[in-house]
Order: sequence, then C-alpha cells, then structure tokens
Amino acid sequence: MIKLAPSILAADFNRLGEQISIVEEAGANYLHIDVMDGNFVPSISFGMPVIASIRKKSKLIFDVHLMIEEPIRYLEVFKEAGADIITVHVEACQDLHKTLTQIKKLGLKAGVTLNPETSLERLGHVLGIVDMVLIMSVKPGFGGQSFLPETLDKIINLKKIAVQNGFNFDIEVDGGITKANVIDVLKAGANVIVSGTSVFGGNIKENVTDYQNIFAEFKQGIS
Ligand SMILES: O=C(CO)[C@@H](O)[C@H](O)COP(=O)(O)O
Repeated sequence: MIKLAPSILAADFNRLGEQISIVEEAGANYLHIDVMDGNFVPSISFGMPVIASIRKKSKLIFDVHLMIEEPIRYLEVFKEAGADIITVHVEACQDLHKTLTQIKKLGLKAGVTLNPETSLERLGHVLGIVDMVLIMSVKPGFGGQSFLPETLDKIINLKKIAVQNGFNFDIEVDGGITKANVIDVLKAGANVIVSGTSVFGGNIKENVTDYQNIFAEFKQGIS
C-alpha cells in the first residue's frame, strides 16, 4: 500500500490540532513529525510535549523523524509521548545497530535514514532489521526546499537491494515532494511519501485527496 505522511513542519502551529484533524479525515495514513535539535541540523522544531499533546487528538500513525544527535538517549520518552515509528539518522548514531534494536525492543517500528550525500553502503549492516528506510530528498533541517533529482537513483538502488535480498522494509522519501514529481518517486520504488508544503499549503483536504488519487492511478497502472 502507498502511504501519505503529511509533515507537520509545514502546518500552521496556531491551528495545529485542527489541521491534523483535516489531514486525518481526508485520508492521510501517517503523520510525519520532524524533531530537530539545533545540533545535528541547524534548526530547532519541537519535542515531546507537542507530540504528547497531539497524540490525545489523533489516531494516525505517528512517524517520528529524529534529526538529533545520539537519539538512543531519548527513545523511551518519544515512545511515551506517542511515537509509533521512530526513524534515526545513520550519521547521528555511534551504535546504529544498538539504537535500532532498542527501538524494536520498545515495541515500535524502527526506521533508518541518511543525508542526501551519505551512501547507501552505510546501511548495509542494518537493512535486515529495519521496518523502514527513509531517503532524504533534501538536506535535512528545513521544509520548503526543492527536491534533489539525484535522489531518484538512490531510491532505485535501495529498491533493488531490497528485492535481491528479500527485505520488505518500507521505502519512505522526504523533502520537496509535489503532486508534479511524486510519480517519479513512486516509479523509483518508494511506498511512503512525506509531504509538508504541498499538503499544508493551500486547501489541505483537497491536497490529501489529490495525493490519494495519484496513488490510486499509479497502482492501477502497475497492477
Ligand atoms: O524533514 C524534513 C526537512 O528536514 C521534511 O519533512 C520537510 O518537512 C518536508 O517538507 P516539504 O519539503 O514537503 O515542504
């Protein structure tokens, strides 16, 4: 199944609860939640209290992308706040295998991600244990950037590795995705689409519906 994960980084924080209800009712599958520490990435977003607060309001799967150094220190508190999936950066973990194992021991889905300039080879030793691989299609830290086209080859290569080895992790892609370029991302092999600006900018309900229609047409084309 192809899933849409609206990124709340692009939401209007003054109306956050209301906008989450709109994406949920319109048929979004996940809620993508970007946590930034001002250290691993230059910006600071929000943390556990915000997640705990929106958890009370939403039944969506909370897909928490930790752009923080040594996330192993915070896994339990993000679980308590309401995370369902926790994704960590290969560049931010001293012991990536241990960090991912710890996420799974907590009963959560474990995701791993890498910056656009980082090679897939860095993930070789963990691809057999993860539930999701997140391919960053912009430099992490800010919403509203343009999609990096060289990312498409990375998705294609990752999909090949998955098929050749019988891995069944999800392939999520995040950054600069629009209704115009999402088909290329799907064709490359992604099945979880993160979008901030192109969901929360303009008519949110219509944007979610448009994405779900594009996904349905794409699936019809390949079935
Ligand atoms: O993690 C990030 C940025 O670091 C992304 O989740 C962005 O928030 C995606 O936003 P758009 O590029 O769709 O505006």
